[in-house]
Amino acid sequence: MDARFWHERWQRGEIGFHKSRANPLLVRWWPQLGLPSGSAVCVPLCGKSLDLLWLRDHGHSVTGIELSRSALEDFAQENQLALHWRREESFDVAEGQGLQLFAGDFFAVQPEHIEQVAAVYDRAALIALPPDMRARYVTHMLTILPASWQMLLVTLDYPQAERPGPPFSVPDAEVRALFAGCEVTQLDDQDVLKDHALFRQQGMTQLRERVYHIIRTPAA
Ligand SMILES: C[S@@+](CC[C@H](N)C(=O)[O-])C[C@H]1O[C@@H](n2cnc3c(N)ncnc32)[C@H](O)[C@@H]1O
Repeated sequence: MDARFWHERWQRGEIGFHKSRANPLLVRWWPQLGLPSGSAVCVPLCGKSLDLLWLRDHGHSVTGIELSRSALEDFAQENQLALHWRREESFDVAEGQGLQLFAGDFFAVQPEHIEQVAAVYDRAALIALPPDMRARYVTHMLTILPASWQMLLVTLDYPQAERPGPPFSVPDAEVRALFAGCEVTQLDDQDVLKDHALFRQQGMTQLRERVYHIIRTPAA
């Protein structure tokens, strides 16, 4: 899953992962984090997700990171946002209206880009990556985030042999192994196969969507 794969998907409009409203699991579970209003939130691999706006509208300053600059341009245009672009190191950054959107590679993000961040929202980011990249993604996250943070993580779990990713299956045991040393609480676990006709056509027999609250403290 290299950069070209994702750029081509955006160019061709093959973005079935994009939803036309805020994710109901974000709406349902975000309050669980109990974050003070004004806390900074990071959304890695954000695409043009409307979850960015939901988080901003719920009092957060939001930093998104997305490989595709055109996805971020679409996001600004489709939501009538007046964002100003500037260059910062290897990123083009769009800023304004409570949002800071980095166009570039998540693996190039440095601690100073997200130093105030109190929480991370991951929907379709971890599960967009193949196994070796998932480990790199979490390791990089642990390296760049401040000492204390929380995360709301949404995963899918299905028999991986039944279809290739993305989205990839990330079973419960893998989540716990990736975030070893953090406090990991499963908040939700639903059978969602009925909602995914294409996956059923592709031969998928089971599909579970899970939500995790992950907490990292300096002592952990
Ligand atoms: C499955 S999509 C999910 C987008 C968004 N989270 C959502 O819920 O709609 C994964 C996104 O990650 C982006 N991406 C993939 N690898 C990346 C990387 N290394 N750095 C930044 N973005 C990346 C892709 O361009 C794509 O928009």
